[in-house]
Amino acid sequence: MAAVDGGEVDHLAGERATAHFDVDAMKVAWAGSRHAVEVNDRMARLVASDPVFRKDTRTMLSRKELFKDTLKKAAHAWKRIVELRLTEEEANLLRLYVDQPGYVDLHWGMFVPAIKGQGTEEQQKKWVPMAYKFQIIGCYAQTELGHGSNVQGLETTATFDPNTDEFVVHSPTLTSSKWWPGGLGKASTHAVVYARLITQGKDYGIHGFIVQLRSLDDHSPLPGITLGDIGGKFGSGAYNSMDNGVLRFDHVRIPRDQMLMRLSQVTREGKYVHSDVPKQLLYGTMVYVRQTIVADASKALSRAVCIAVRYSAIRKQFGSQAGGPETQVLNYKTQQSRLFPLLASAYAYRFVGEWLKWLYTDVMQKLEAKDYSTLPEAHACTAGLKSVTTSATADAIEECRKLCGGHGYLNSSGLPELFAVYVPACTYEGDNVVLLLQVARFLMKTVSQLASGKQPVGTTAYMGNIQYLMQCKSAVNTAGDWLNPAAIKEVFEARALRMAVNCAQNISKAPSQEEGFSELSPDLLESAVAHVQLIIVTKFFEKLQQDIIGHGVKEQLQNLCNIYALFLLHKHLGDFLSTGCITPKQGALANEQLGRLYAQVRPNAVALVDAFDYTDHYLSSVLGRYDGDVYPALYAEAWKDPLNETVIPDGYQEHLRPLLKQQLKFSRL
Ligand SMILES: CCCCCCC/C=C/C(=O)SCCNC(=O)CCNC(=O)[C@H](O)C(C)(C)COP(=O)(O)OP(=O)(O)OC[C@H]1O[C@@H](n2cnc3c(N)ncnc32)[C@H](O)[C@@H]1OP(=O)(O)O
Ligand SMILES: Cc1cc2nc3c(=O)[nH]c(=O)nc-3n(C[C@H](O)[C@H](O)[C@H](O)COP(=O)(O)OP(=O)(O)OC[C@H]3O[C@@H](n4cnc5c(N)ncnc54)[C@H](O)[C@@H]3O)c2cc1C
Repeated sequence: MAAVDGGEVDHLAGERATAHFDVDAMKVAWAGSRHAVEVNDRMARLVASDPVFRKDTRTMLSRKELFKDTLKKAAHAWKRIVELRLTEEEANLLRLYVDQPGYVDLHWGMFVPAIKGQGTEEQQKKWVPMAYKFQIIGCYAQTELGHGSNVQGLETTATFDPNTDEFVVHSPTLTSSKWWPGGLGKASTHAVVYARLITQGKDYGIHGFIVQLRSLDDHSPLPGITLGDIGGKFGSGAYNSMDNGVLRFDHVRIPRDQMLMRLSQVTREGKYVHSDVPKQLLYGTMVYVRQTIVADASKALSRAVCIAVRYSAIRKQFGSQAGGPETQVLNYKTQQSRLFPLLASAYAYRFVGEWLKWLYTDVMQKLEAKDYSTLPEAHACTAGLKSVTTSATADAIEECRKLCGGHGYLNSSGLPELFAVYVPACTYEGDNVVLLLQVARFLMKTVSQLASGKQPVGTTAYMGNIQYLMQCKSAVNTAGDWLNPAAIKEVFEARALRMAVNCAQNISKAPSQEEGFSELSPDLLESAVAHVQLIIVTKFFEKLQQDIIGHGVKEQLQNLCNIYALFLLHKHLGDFLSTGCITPKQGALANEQLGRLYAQVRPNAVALVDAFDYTDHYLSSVLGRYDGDVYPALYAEAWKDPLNETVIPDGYQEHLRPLLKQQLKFSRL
């Protein structure tokens, strides 16, 4: 059964009947397993059927009402999780389908992982059970008013006092105020605070500390602590449900054992001891979250695409000269060429997200065994994929709004709120440009090591084929040749390598490596994007090598994979031409093949978004309704607006009536 919350008539039945594949099997391919489909479906329906989780009036609430509503939903979700004895997997999904940013995201998503990743076993035993039972609520307080990207530039200090065996946490300047942490403003009782560790008169740089902020009795701030919310944010509803906060410390004392001591320690005497591990493990929580953000990108993108595809199949404009039916806007080639690459991207990000999760788990296992060799690649992959997928998803949500015409601009389409909630993903957890420069740094290092004969591994293994990739020319002769995965992979590898080598050569001409890197940074960004796009394309092809079951499913995924790759080729044609990987004729053939692929997707489009298996509650869009009954829903929704509570608007007597009744005459009239 497809994901429909109610409704009798299926206006999209005709669209569903034209699909050439088994939608239930595609749901399995999308979700990862039959079990995943089942548990997703069960949790989504549990949320959809619970009146406390309604969100249809969310954009009309004031900030205070919205925040209180978020507290209510979080508490109710926790109650249901406990009552129903949900597993961790089920609980995470339930929270996801509640779909309202709130302090719990940071509590589970960053506070707990920071303690698990950077706390000793003893510290984990003490703090994690309290956090798991919600006896404490935590946030991740790293960013300050003056510094976010430059973590080494943070100013908050934690100075060890050997007389009392305590750290003194202090905000020495206005710019050292913690600024942005989600959940800090109003909800959290504790925070993992990042501060400069000072002991025996020496500054040892940034370390994490657990600091209690509010009383567990009455929630008031503890002595020496000033904190509050940083104010309203972009869009109505949206991320305003989150209490992003400001925090200042005035010589706040915490016991020594509240420094997270897995990576380094301060002894009772105040001696600093650094364990034999890379100091970058301090950034481990960010690597973990960036990996989850890639999976979330496919969720947000698929949601927007689902709305735009369904509505485009319902919406009709033009095409009828003699009273016949008008054309569904989905049949316009321009609509297809804007929409189907986004559909393909949603699938591409889903599969690369799956792979990234595997990579992260693998790296974690290696770290446990004290093998740190894959850490740089894990950093580059999480940073690069976070950056490319979130930037593309933010742009795609806005494109979906435009694809829905005027109605896409209504809050009831669900798209404005989705956009407003989503766009900060380009900034939080690392600004996307800053992260791409990290990828570029990794690529430049890899290129420089090629000269010394070091064989690159993992996602940079292709660079080892430098002799061939620097001079190869694509053999594509016909549009159909672009359906060969080897032909696509070759040009993506050649493009990425040539761009990286060009950058490295130009950097080497600069007076210093640092100056060269800075001067070339716009080119380095493009080089990093080319490398990351290659990863996404490659992982999609690798997915197709796996056992994919169900009638027609593999064929559909092959089409989407080819669309994703050829769309990128078309969009970045300049790169492929300027690096000499393809000729203008081959570029034109790729575009011709794209058009053919769009035609193959067209009859399957609605079924391909049905495979995301989203409930109407989760989509919260009158345009994306499963039953396609858009117009009555739009009409009914309008009457729910508070402006329509009265026929005569408030303010009529004071401002409209006098205007309409004025007796004054302008001399010119
Ligand atoms: C589920 C939750 C819901 C989501 C809600 C979202 C809530 C949002 C939360 C937040 O935003 S929390 C705050 C996030 N803040 C950031 O992401 C800050 C971004 N900045 C950084 O990550 C770093 O400061 C930097 C940009 C990487 C620079 O750091 P630094 O100056 O220390 O390093 P470099 O000199 O550039 O590099 C040194 C060396 O270290 C390597 N490296 C850097 N980062 C990592 C890492 N995370 N893991 C492993 N290695 C790392 C880097 O590649 C360099 O290596 P070498 O070249 O020297 O080999
Ligand atoms: C909704 C939201 C939630 C957040 N939640 C949290 C949280 O829970 N905890 C927390 O600690 N933080 C949080 N943050 C903060 C977030 O992590 C930072 O805002 C983010 O890392 C970007 O840093 P910044 O604000 O200092 O940007 P800046 O670095 O000041 O960026 C400004 C501009 O400068 C450019 N720039 C900066 N450095 C360079 C460079 N080296 N080269 C080229 N260009 C550069 C950037 O590309 C950008 O265009 C949150 C932020 C938001 C928006």
